[in-house]
Amino acid sequence: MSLLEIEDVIVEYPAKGFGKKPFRALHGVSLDIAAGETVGLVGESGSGKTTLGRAVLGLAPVTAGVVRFDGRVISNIGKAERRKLSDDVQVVFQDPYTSLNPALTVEDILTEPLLVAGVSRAAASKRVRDLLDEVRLPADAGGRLPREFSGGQRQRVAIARALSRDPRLIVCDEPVSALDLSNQARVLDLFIEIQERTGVAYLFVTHDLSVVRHISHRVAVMTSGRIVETGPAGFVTSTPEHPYTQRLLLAAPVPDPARQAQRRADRHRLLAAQAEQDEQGGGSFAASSAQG
Ligand SMILES: Nc1ncnc2c1ncn2[C@@H]1O[C@H](COP(=O)(O)OP(=O)(O)OP(=O)(O)O)[C@@H](O)[C@H]1O
Repeated sequence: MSLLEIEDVIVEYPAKGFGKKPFRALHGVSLDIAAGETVGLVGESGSGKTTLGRAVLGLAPVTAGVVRFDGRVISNIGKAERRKLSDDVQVVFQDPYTSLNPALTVEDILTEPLLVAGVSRAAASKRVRDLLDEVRLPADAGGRLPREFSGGQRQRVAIARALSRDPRLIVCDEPVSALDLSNQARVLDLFIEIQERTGVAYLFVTHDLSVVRHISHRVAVMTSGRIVETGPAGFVTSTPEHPYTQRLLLAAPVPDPARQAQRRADRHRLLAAQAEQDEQGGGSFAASSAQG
């Protein structure tokens, strides 16, 4: 049995304005994540990646379909059950600048969820020291405010907070997108190291294929509220089957200008070939996207 099962999930955001229809952001999405697995969720802006992560967290309205965690239905559960679930399912958001309370010290940020869970103050203080060590922050970091840290360090605080109650799944929503490249690599390595030690699973939302290649066991590709391709990370990011993934891959920048020019040319050729196919009615990109 998978740790997380997302089955035919539809998410509709309420209509904005009288007489307007609700907006359907997910059109029946299914995805499983095993214990200890990282599934990278990629797709262009607006494809529905964050919405799927929020549906798992109970932050987006699941209009139809079901989300199960460890065999239990967790979509549309009440607040008390959702609070209990937060022992097992946690989140790290993109922006470490806004996801941490600026008025609290790191010690308070990390202690709070432990005290709420009924952990004694002495045990919580010990746990905070261990957490700082786990995310490679100095022991004296506890007495400082979030603004006294760099972006990468702040994201480490957010990761420590997510880890405080030993979750089995962390929804990571673009957790390295706000960081510079060297910090991105370090924080990604930290995620991998933590997984190796704890066996936590990640639903890793990102628009960046190089990030997804680095961290994921499996990749799911989203476009227009549908998953169009899933498979082992190595396959999907090197020999994608779906035309949308092929285009996404060729659109991803590479550092070498000669290779970049080659990719641009490949992308134009691919687009022309796909447009020709569409005109002939065979293997239509639009039709294959719509099938999900
Ligand atoms: N609260 C909301 N109310 C109405 N529509 C929303 C809401 N949140 C997201 N949407 C819409 O749902 C669609 C999917 O958005 P979502 O944020 O899930 O995409 P995404 O792939 O994560 O994009 P990005 O990479 O830019 O964050 C978009 O068209 C967006 O405008």
